[in-house]
Amino acid sequence: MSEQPRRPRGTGKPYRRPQKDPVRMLAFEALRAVDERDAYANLVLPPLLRKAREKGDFDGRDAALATELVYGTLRRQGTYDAVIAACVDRPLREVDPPVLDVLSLGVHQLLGTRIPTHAAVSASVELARVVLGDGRAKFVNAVLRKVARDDLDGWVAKVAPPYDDDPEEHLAVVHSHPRWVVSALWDSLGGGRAGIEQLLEADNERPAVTLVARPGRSTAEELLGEEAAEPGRWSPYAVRLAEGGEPGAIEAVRDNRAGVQDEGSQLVALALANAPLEGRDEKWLDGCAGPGGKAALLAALAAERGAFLLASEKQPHRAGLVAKALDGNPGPYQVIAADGTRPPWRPGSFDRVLMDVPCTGLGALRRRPEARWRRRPADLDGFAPLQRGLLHTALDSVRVGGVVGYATCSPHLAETRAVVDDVLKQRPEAELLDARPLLPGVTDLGEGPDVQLWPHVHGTDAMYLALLRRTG
Ligand SMILES: C[S@@+](CC[C@H](N)C(=O)[O-])C[C@H]1O[C@@H](n2cnc3c(N)ncnc32)[C@H](O)[C@@H]1O
Repeated sequence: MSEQPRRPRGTGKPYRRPQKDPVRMLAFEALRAVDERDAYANLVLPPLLRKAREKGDFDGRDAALATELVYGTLRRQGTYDAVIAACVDRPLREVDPPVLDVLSLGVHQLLGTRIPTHAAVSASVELARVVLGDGRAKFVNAVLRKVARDDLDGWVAKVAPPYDDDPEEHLAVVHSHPRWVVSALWDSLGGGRAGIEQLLEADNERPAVTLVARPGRSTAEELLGEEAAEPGRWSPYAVRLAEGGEPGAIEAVRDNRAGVQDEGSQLVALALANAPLEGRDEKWLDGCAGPGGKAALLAALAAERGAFLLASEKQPHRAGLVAKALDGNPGPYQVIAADGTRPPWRPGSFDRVLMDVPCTGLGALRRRPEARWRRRPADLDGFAPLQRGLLHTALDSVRVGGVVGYATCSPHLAETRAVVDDVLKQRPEAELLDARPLLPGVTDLGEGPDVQLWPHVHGTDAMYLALLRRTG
């Protein structure tokens, strides 16, 4: 006798158990965690993938597909929501979030991957049967069949307003960014349509993993000996891994002699370290050091000159990460947990100070697929006083003649120039330095004196750096 339960009389086909597809199940689980618990995809995914591998459910290709499904679905959520909204007969907020997650995953497979249409629909319906039940699976089936009638370009032409009618809304839907983010990025970037489109597209690409060879501890040549690595574009310490490259498999990374670090972050630390200085160059401060990427590079550079680095971070657990990142540094350093707006050190005690302040992170959207949907314009108001306070501390902490680097991983003008301008108005004893010559070889740095890097121009995160000298 068949073990399958019979379908109620008169409903046609016999009942078939839904097929559990481990890749889609895992992708759905990750999306639910991001949605329900405000989890970060890049933190949720690795342990899920590890568990699936240990259970024997997954090979490398499954892991790559699950990762692509989660990241792609989250990144393109704005476009996909507009498509789904055109295919359901009620407002999206009235669709249950788990149903919406299954639909988005399905739309991504249909419009954003090369998975054949029938496979994308049937895999999504099977997933829906497992995680939502047969009734809602029918709804998923009906919606995805409508979506499958056109490709991405066709849908975008239908659901986005024409560029000439509303450029920002058009770009928001086409490139899947919240409208206010499009607007803010465009304000900072300037220029016409081509540049902002390239930037928004770059935010939707997965960046290569970049390593830093910490000077004095490792070299780019050593890292280039690793399979499928190529030199970075700007930093002499940078090496890019090819797609699928595993930093954890590299001995120098395991030994802390090298680390994972975007080239933009490397350039910020290098520019501060290279700024000309008269007189003493012995004490450096990183006032917002967690999790420690720039501090580790600064500490290695300081060690080469016999200088000391104090790495300070407000959150004790993040100070712990800084200590790990600096472990084994050949020169003198100290890690402390301290609030940079109430510093425990004496004013004027440092020769170089980095303040890489907390910010919206709008410059690193390509790394955090869900971040653009979480941020709100009001977040800027929360950061504004802290960013100004921390820059004041930096200027208080540096000696006369010393240099301060004010950095953000956001290009939002409210977090970059506005902060520097406001603080400079109150601090006549400080002046802006031209940061551009301190990033040797880097092209397209604009009019200065501050520097804004861009993913689509420089291949880095959109890091901002202003260098200030204390003159009195
Ligand atoms: C943008 S992150 C710094 C990234 C770091 N420089 C790196 O390269 O790894 C900003 C850091 O500032 C810390 N922070 C926030 N408020 C602070 C405060 N009042 N004083 C010191 N650090 C603070 C945050 O916890 C966060 O770790």
